Amino acid sequence: MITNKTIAFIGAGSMAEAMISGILRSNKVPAAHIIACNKYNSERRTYLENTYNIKTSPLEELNYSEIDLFILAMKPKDAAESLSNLKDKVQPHQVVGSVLAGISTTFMEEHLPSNQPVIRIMPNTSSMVEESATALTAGKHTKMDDVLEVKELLESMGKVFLIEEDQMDIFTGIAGSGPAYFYYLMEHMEEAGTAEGMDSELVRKIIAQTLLGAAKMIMNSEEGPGALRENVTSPNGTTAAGLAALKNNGGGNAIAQAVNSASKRSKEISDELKNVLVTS
Ligand SMILES: NC(=O)C1=CN([C@@H]2O[C@H](COP(=O)(O)OP(=O)(O)OC[C@H]3O[C@@H](n4cnc5c(N)ncnc54)[C@H](OP(=O)(O)O)[C@@H]3O)[C@@H](O)[C@H]2O)C=CC1
Ligand SMILES: O=C(O)[C@@H]1CCC=N1
Repeated sequence: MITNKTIAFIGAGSMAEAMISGILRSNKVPAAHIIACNKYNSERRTYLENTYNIKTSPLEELNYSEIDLFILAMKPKDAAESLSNLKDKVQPHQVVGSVLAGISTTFMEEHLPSNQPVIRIMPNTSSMVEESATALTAGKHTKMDDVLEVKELLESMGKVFLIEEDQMDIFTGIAGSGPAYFYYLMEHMEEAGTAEGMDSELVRKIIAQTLLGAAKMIMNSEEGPGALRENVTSPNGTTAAGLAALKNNGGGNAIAQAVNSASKRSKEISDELKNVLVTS
C-alpha cells in the first residue's frame, strides 16, 4: 500500500510541487510521509513546508534510510550527479523514480547499484489539480508490485498510462509539454478577446470553460476530434472562417511541429547525457 510509504522528492521545483499538491489533495499519502529536498534554496523549502505541511531537507541532511520511493525531480543536466550521489546510499529494496525528460531507465540503472528497481515517469503540471496525463515505464529489475504501487501513487494526480519506453519522447512532446501549448493558445485567445474590449478575467474564464468542455466532449464521445470539429462547423459560418484562418496561417502544422520538436529535444537530452556517462 502506497499510503504507508515514505516518498522523497529529490528536487523541489515546479514539478515536485505539482505532484505533492496532487498527492495531498487526493489524501493518498499523509503529508508526514512526504519529504522534499533540494541543494540550496532554503526559502523554497520553507514555502513547501508552510504550504503543504510536508517535511523538507537540504540534500546533505536527507535521511535516506527512512525512504521507500525516491522521485528525482531536478533538471536533466543534474541527473548524473544526483544518481551518483544516490548510488552509495540507496538500499536494494528502495525504488528510484524519475520525472526527468530524456533520462532513460537504462541511464538510471547504469548510475545505480546493479539490480536497483527504477521507474521512469512523465507527468505534467496538471498533477497540481489531480488532472495530469502521466506515463510510466519500468526498468529491467523492477518488480510488478513496485510498478503497481507507483502507479497507484500517480493515479492520485490524474490518469496514468503504462507505455513502452521508446514512446516516452513522443509522450513528453504531447503530454509533458502539452499544457504549455494550450496555455499559449489561451494567451492568444485572451489577447484577441481583450483587443475587442472584453474584461481579461472574464475572457480567461470563458476560454478555460471552452477548453474544458472540448476535452470532456472528447472523453465522453465515440467520435474523434475531426468529427467533433465538423459538428461545430456550419457551412459558411463563423467556425469555417476561423478554421480557414488557422489553416492559412499554418496552425495545424505549427501544432504538429511543436509536438515533434519537443519529442526531438527529449531524444537530444538523452544523447547529450549519454556522453556524460561515457566521460565521467
Ligand atoms: N515543469 C514541468 O512541466 C515538467 C518537468 N518535468 C521534469 O521535472 C524536472 C524538474 O523540472 P522543474 O520542476 O520544472 O524544475 P525546477 O527548476 O523548478 O526545479 C528543479 C529543482 O531541483 C533542485 N535541484 C537541482 N539540483 C539538485 C540536486 N543535485 N539534488 C537535489 N535537488 C536539486 C533545485 O533546487 P536547488 O537549486 O536549491 O538545489 C530545484 O528545487 C525536469 O527534469 C523536467 O524534465 C517533467 C514533466 C513536466
Ligand atoms: O520543458 C521541459 O523540459 C519539461 C519536460 C516536460 C515539461 N517540461
